[in-house]
Amino acid sequence: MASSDNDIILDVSELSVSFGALKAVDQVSFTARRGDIVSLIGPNGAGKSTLFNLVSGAISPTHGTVFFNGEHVTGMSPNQLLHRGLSRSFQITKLFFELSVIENLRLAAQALEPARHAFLPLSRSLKAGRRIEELIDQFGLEDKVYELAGYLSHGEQRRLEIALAMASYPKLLLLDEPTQGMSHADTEETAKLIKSLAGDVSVLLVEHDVSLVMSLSDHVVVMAQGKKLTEGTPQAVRANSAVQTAYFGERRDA
Ligand SMILES: Nc1ncnc2c1ncn2[C@@H]1O[C@H](COP(=O)(O)OP(=O)(O)OP(=O)(O)O)[C@@H](O)[C@H]1O
Repeated sequence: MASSDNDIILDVSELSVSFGALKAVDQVSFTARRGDIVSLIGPNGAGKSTLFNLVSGAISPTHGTVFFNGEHVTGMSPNQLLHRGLSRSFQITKLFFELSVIENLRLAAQALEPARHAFLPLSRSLKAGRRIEELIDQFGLEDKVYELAGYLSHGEQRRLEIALAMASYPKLLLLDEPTQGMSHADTEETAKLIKSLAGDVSVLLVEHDVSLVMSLSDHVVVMAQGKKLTEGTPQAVRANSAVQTAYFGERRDA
């Protein structure tokens, strides 16, 4: 069984949920390998965000299973999943605009420590302090440490959100449209950053920017009308005529 395979970090099987009569996610199955970047794409209303919410524990499925890191986690809360190593951007700490970058990082890094540690000076919360230093270095935030999050550019704020999601040393990072609203340059920088994170962490990405998905992903899952249309490498998905018809609205032979 795939979920016992040590190479697989996430195993989603026949996952379904309905809103009234609408089958928003209908019998969708896919797996994500450790260290890979897996992307969910599809036209508007295809069910990507709903599937993402099912995996992150924000909503519960009516049918199907989710195995994470070999453990049956279907129906677990986002907090239970976070403690097992599945982290979603914005899950624990949204950005506090009136706090500095380092204070935002501190809140995220201390989320997994006992609640009483939240009031300790950082110098006495060694694990969190170490993690913050690593994140400042990894995300190139050295010059921004004491800047208020509200004064960062949009791109810097979105990357800080990813840093917060990384604070708990996740095994799987869920990112919902991480480059939404970004300039071309910021999108490229964020793509590089996500690529640099993969390997240590697996990434599940919902993203509308198809060229970004194609350049970034190891594996792409295509959804349409709640169902999985197909999955495969970016090259295979790009060449699939059903994808071109459903996703791009027309056949592209180029
Ligand atoms: N809470 C809800 N209640 C009722 N219907 C919902 C709810 N959430 C999503 N839907 C419906 O489920 C379908 C799938 O929505 P979903 O947001 O998952 O699609 P999506 O692929 O993420 O779309 P988009 O690319 O536009 O964000 C849509 O028809 C949507 O209107």
